[in-house]
Amino acid sequence: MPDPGRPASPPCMAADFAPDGPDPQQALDVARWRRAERLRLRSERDALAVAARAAAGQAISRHLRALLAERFGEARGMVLSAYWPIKGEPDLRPLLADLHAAGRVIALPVVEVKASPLVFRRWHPGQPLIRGHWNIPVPPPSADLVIPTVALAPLVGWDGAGFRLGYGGGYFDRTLDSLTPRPFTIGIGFQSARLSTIFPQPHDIPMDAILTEAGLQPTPEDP
Ligand SMILES: Nc1nc2c(c(=O)[nH]1)N(C=O)[C@@H](CNc1ccc(C(=O)N[C@@H](CCC(=O)O)C(=O)O)cc1)CN2
Ligand SMILES: Nc1ncnc2c1ncn2[C@@H]1O[C@H](COP(=O)(O)OP(=O)(O)OP(=O)(O)O)[C@@H](O)[C@H]1O
Repeated sequence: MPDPGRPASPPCMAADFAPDGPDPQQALDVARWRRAERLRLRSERDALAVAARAAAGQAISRHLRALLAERFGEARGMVLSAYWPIKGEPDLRPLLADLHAAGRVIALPVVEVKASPLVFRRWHPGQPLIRGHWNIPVPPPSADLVIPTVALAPLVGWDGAGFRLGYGGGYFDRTLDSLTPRPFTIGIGFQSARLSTIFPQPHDIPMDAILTEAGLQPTPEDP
């Protein structure tokens, strides 16, 4: 005998119909908005004066050096994944060379299979790089595969909740999703690329910290 006081479907199904539940139309709207924001933020970044870009890269490097020292101490042999700057991203290469000289293992991300997690290959100053996906310079296949303890994630845009907008491949989210334990992930970008929200979607994974030329940005993880 059915109980008329009992819902016809389990309460957990309610999420499927809730106004804030998965909504394919909303996901499409967010994807369209993100495409437009990426274009806007990238053209703003392209328009930065060379000297301002260089000064920002140096300021971010100072903040990053301090953050790494404070959180990870000397930690020789710690694996830090970085990035080879493209399309006006902050250039941290002088700092990477210093960290390498101080005994950190530096790695660069590589798209080896499209729409799959990134892999990380060991890098050293002066290493000949090859052109990878999207023409991004990457270490050759002979370079060791490593798993980062700390990962730098370049930002096209970012928000105060610590979410990152990248180039739209979903590579960082897939990568962080695939790694246990997750690396401590630091978003690196310009202060001017701050958005009030990126409208985070279920696949978006927040950064552990965001660093701009203005320093460490407040995110919800902060004490
Ligand atoms: N310097 C640097 N290296 C990096 C990254 C980065 O952001 N900066 N990445 C950080 O993740 C990875 C590469 N990320 C990529 C992200 C998107 C596309 C891409 O093909 N974008 C398409 C749009 C995709 C879509 O909208 O579906 C395009 O722009 O045409 C390529 C590489 C690894 N290396
Ligand atoms: N963990 C995941 N598994 C499968 N697909 C994913 C995952 N994360 C992201 N994606 C796909 O990637 C698409 C692009 O994601 P998003 O807009 O977050 O890219 P992005 O973070 O700007 O890119 P990138 O990290 O490459 O710079 C999403 O629409 C989603 O379909």
